[in-house]
Parts: sequence; C-alpha cells; structure tokens
Amino acid sequence: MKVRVGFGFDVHALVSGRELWLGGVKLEHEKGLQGHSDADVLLHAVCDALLGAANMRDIGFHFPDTAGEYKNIDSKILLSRTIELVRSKGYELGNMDITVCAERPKLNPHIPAMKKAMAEVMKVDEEDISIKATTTEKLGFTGREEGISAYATVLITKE
Ligand SMILES: Nc1ccn([C@@H]2O[C@H](COP(=O)(O)O)[C@@H](O)[C@H]2O)c(=O)n1
Ligand SMILES: C[C@@]1(CO)OP(=O)(O)OP(=O)(O)OC[C@H]1O
Repeated sequence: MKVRVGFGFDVHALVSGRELWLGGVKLEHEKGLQGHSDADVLLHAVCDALLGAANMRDIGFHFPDTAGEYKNIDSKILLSRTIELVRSKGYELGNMDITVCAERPKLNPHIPAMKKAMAEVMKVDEEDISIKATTTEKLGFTGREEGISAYATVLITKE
C-alpha cells in the first residue's frame, strides 16, 4: 500500500459584516472571516493538505481568487472538488487531524456538526476526521481576535 502525508495551513481575517463559516458550518458570532470565498479557513487548510499529499499544488492554483466563479463560494464545494482531484490519482483518505486557533467563539460544541458536514461532503467516515480547537492564550493576531488560523494534516492511501 502507498501512503502519503500532506500538511495545510491557512489564515483569514475576522471582520464585521461577514458570516462565520468553519468546517462547513455557519456559527453565530459578531464577526466573520474575510475572503474571496466564504473564507472557511478550516476547509481551506484541509484542501491544501489533501492537495499537498497528492502533490497537486494548492487551493489557489485550482480555485484562483481572481475568478468570479469562486466569489463567495461555499468552501464545501471546493472541498468536494479537491477530494475528487485526489481520487483521480487513485488515492483515498486515510485520516485527517485539524487544529483551529481561535480565541472565540468556543468551537467544541460545534465540532460534531463540522465532522458530520465534512464527512458527507468527502463521502468518508466521520471517525477519520479529527478536529481540535485551541486559543493562543490571547497572544498574536488570533489572540487579539483579528483572525483565525487552521492547520491540517492528512494521510492518503492507494492499494
Ligand atoms: N475557540 C476555542 C478554543 C478552545 N476551545 C477548547 O478549550 C480548550 C482550552 O483551550 P486553551 O487554548 O486554553 O488550551 C481547548 O483544548 C478546546 O477544547 C474551544 O472549544 N474553542
Ligand atoms: C478559496 C479562494 C478562492 O475563492 O479564495 P479565498 O476565500 O480568499 O481563500 P484563500 O485561503 O486565500 O485561498 C484560495 C482562494 O483561491
């Protein structure tokens, strides 16, 4: 069996007047993430990790932020297209482990819904998706609530 690892990282700024989408789920919060798409930073880190594992460049290469077709797009669509790119090379998801850095909102109550949404989009087992949250103890841009960052590690496998 061939096994490959991939890593993804993304940051988006928190601003007023935008919805907050994380892990494919809309959260109630006074600010949202700025971006060309819905700015779901968690899903973007996962897309980059999947593409990196398959050696298929990155999210901006496949879905450029200069293209009108991606303006305000639901990042679940980008995730669905990304996993299909990975499958086109004969790979299947092994597992993924994600960490989101956010001072607020509290993410723990929403993690089961995020895992469910992502598992449905990727057509994988929820058990193969791990999502964790941490603050940065009020330090740095995440600590000042200027933005949210996400890190993702994935394994993909081929028989
Ligand atoms: N946005 C967040 C941040 C953290 N959590 C949960 O709280 C725990 C403690 O966070 P620390 O940054 O103080 O270590 C963390 O392990 C998460 O379980 C959260 O739900 N949402
Ligand atoms: C997703 C894309 C495309 O809409 O736009 P953004 O929402 O700005 O997100 P980013 O993480 O900068 O990644 C790549 C972009 O091409």
